Amino acid sequence: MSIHKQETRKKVTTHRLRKMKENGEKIAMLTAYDYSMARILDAAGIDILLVGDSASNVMAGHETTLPITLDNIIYHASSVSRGINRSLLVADIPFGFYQGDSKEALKSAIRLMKEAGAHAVKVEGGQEIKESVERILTAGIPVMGHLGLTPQSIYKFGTYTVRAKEKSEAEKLLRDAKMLEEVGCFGIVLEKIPAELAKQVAESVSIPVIGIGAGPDVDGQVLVMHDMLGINNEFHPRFLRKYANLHEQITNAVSSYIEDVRSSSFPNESESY
Ligand SMILES: Nc1nc(=O)c2c([nH]1)NC[C@@H]1CN(c3ccc(C(=O)N[C@@H](CCC(=O)O)C(=O)O)cc3)CN21
Ligand SMILES: CC(C)C(=O)C(=O)O
Ligand SMILES: [Mg+2]
Repeated sequence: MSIHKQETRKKVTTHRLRKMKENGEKIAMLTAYDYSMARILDAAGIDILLVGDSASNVMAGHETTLPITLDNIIYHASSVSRGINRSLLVADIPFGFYQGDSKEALKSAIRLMKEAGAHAVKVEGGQEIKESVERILTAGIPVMGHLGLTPQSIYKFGTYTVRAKEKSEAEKLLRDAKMLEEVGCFGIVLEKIPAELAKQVAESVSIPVIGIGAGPDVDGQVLVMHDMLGINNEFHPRFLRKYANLHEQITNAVSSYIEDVRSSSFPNESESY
């Protein structure tokens, strides 16, 4: 391996991410839930792999992210951790495992680090979860915030519409972002908020701000892997760009296989012993 290759394959750290922001290098983040996909995304050069609680939707078929458990996330994250060499592995702490009890929050974060091999954890919310964030940070566990559309509180809002369009909400979001930076978070995800507000947040904090539906003027982007690969063909929010149509490709491949089995053209002689 050349020296240059080694350099580009250096492990991503929270420190490196902050440098990337300083240098204006954009950060590319995707979700991953299993070993095989994690290997591909890591080798392709993804900076951050997120074991998102969106596994509740895309892996388990639930309507929301609320039902997924910490044990479920640990299963997915430990699988992902065995597939990565370079990416920073961030795991969502799921609903019910950090809110309102900072000691439980720390226990959850420690389990993700110890049992799943996570490098950092992500939690949704601002002032409401400040104590939990602070306590996790005291253990030396890097924390990423998540503001704007926070799917774990969907029943409080009722819809997945764009957040912080009102001045008072926008002001709270900006305060929360500054608070998360101040207590020591290494980054913040902003989901589905006006691009102008996201820009303002990214300019107001020195930690990386990663957007999903937050416009171009942030420090990086994140998407759910199944959405951007077009595996899921029923989800098309405006912020989603599809880079493949795997739904169609998989359907075609499987149809061909079924046809070959039914017509006895698979397996042929060279595929037999
Ligand atoms: N597959 C998947 N992708 C995601 O991005 C994702 C999940 N699941 N699960 C957890 C959360 C939920 N997220 C969501 C959910 C819905 C919209 C959304 O825009 N929905 C509608 C609009 C709803 C409205 O305006 O009332 C849409 O246009 O599809 C966005 C993000 C993001 N996360
Ligand atoms: C959409 C991203 C940011 C997320 O939290 C998830 O996939 O769970
Ligand atoms: Mg999530």
